[in-house]
Amino acid sequence: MTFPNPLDVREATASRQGSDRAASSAKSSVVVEARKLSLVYPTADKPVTALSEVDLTIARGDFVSLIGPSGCGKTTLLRVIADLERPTSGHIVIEGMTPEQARLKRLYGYVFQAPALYPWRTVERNVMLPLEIMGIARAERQARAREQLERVGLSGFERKFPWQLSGGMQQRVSIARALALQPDLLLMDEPFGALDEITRDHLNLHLTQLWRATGKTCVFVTHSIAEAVFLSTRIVVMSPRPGRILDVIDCDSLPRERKLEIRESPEFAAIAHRVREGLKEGHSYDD
Ligand SMILES: Nc1ncnc2c1ncn2[C@@H]1O[C@H](COP(=O)(O)OP(=O)(O)OP(=O)(O)O)[C@@H](O)[C@H]1O
Repeated sequence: MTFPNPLDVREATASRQGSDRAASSAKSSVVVEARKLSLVYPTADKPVTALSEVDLTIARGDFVSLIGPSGCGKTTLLRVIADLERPTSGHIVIEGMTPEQARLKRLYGYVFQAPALYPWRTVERNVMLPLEIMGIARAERQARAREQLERVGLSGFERKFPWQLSGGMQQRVSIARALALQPDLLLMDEPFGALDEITRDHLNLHLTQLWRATGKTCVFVTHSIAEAVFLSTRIVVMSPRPGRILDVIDCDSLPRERKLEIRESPEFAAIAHRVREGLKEGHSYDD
């Protein structure tokens, strides 16, 4: 499998970088603010408390990873931000709006664990789909889809079908689709969880470059400590269910521009250690 030089992504996005950043600077510095957020799923058996009194502030331009054991409520928290679930109690504000208003204004793009592409649509037509739904004219749809495909390093693959691409390439198409409506916020639910380690390394590198080039705010769910440390400006460590926040770790000791080699550095090891300790501490089921 070949990967485009991630530097191409930086070049492709350079022209947009200025306008994205200028637009961002005019807005509030807080993108997500959650206070005492709880969510209980009613089930036929007994209610399941997925989130308990979660307080979280996500600043503009941050790359925040949510990490915690399976079933601790990471996806639920992401879905609450996206207005795909409603909290049972507490408050959440997205860019000064309710999650519903933010969803209706298409303020976020969502990337799922599986690429969820339509096999009968070409790559380009998959990326164009949200623009089609928004009633954007064909020429503009196509221009925007091509711009996003260039951004994720997939120029030249517009006319391919998803099944002609590798898993990693399909996931990059789904990132391009999430970016098509130019959202401020990119929500990603374990997008690389199903990929082999080498592909995952390449995509992590690609994603961190994309994030720096666009200045987007990212919320990323992962099970991988190394992935969280490599990508994030802040790591949110969650407890086993009911999901609570155990620790919020700043990754300021790492440079913003990251190469895979930083994983060998003592600063990287120190943050990974703190994440691991946080996960260990929280490891007892209490409901
Ligand atoms: N629609 C639902 N109805 C009932 N329970 C649910 C529902 N969705 C999730 N849950 C439960 O809520 C808890 C949190 O689930 P969630 O998917 O948010 O966790 P997660 O941390 O993302 O897990 P994983 O890492 O395995 O993807 C789990 O116990 C799950 O079984």
